Amino acid sequence: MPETLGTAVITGASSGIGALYADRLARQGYDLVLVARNAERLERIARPIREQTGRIIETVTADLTFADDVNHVASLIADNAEITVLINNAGVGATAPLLQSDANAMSAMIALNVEALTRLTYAAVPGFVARGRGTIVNIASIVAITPERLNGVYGGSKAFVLAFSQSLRQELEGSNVHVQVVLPGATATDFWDAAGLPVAHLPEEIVMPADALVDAALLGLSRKEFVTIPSLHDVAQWDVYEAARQAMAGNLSTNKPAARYLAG
Ligand SMILES: NC(=O)C1=CN([C@@H]2O[C@H](COP(=O)(O)OP(=O)(O)OC[C@H]3O[C@@H](n4cnc5c(N)ncnc54)[C@H](OP(=O)(O)O)[C@@H]3O)[C@@H](O)[C@H]2O)C=CC1
Ligand SMILES: N[C@@H](C=O)C(=O)O
Repeated sequence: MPETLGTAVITGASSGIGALYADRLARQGYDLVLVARNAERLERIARPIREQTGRIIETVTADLTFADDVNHVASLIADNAEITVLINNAGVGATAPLLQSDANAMSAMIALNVEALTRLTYAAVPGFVARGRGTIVNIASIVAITPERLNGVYGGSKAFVLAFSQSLRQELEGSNVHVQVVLPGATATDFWDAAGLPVAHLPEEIVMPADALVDAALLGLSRKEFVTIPSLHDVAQWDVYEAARQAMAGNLSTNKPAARYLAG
């Protein structure tokens, strides 16, 4: 068995993108802590990876919409100096228009996609900085920059993930703690059933297989990318978008209104 690269914590590892991160990171040489609600599905993912790689793979059953469960996972992370990677992947979406969606379900989505991700990042980062080593991967979505595409609360939650990651990356510069934010496009997972639109209803040409998504995201990580959008073929489009944002940044706060808002 190769020497461990440390332990990677992966939330939402019982299916889809998180389960594939588990497989790939174990093969790279990480021990794993896999987190999700469904203990049986978690163990079904963990067992073959354990057998095939010989890595230490723990499973933690937690509903990350519940504060007690989030606190439990946060403590596990904060107390374990072996942890070198946190993949904040657990998330749910919705395809119904936001005003036609159940407000409680929207709050639960925010609790998972935003609050849990934030709390677990707060649990991991101080140790990473103190030890001068660590990686945070936040799974956002292309809806972070196209919130009109699906449910607006989902888009807003992923816009948070992108903005939070942008700020975190800036604050951690020089600390040897790397931040990556991944913006998947439509990906073939159970996400779509849970979100209310089976993936088979999407045009085939816009849906990426989950293994291709995860392998591309990991290649981006190995290149120390900050933003990784596996399905965007012309990366110059992101570069132009980001350059426009940066160019505007210095002009957004001034001591008088713009001429168009001056009366007369
Ligand atoms: N599939 C897609 O098209 C896209 C997905 N994404 C993002 O990718 C991430 C992974 O989704 P994906 O793999 O596609 O979907 P899946 O539905 O396959 O996976 C979601 C994972 O999150 C876990 N999860 C859901 N609710 C909770 C909860 N309350 N507490 C703890 N874990 C929970 C699920 O496990 P369990 O049910 O056992 O708790 C499961 O392991 C999400 O953040 C999603 O927003 C982004 C863009 C596109
Ligand atoms: N990125 C997907 C969901 O989050 C999509 O918009 O297809």
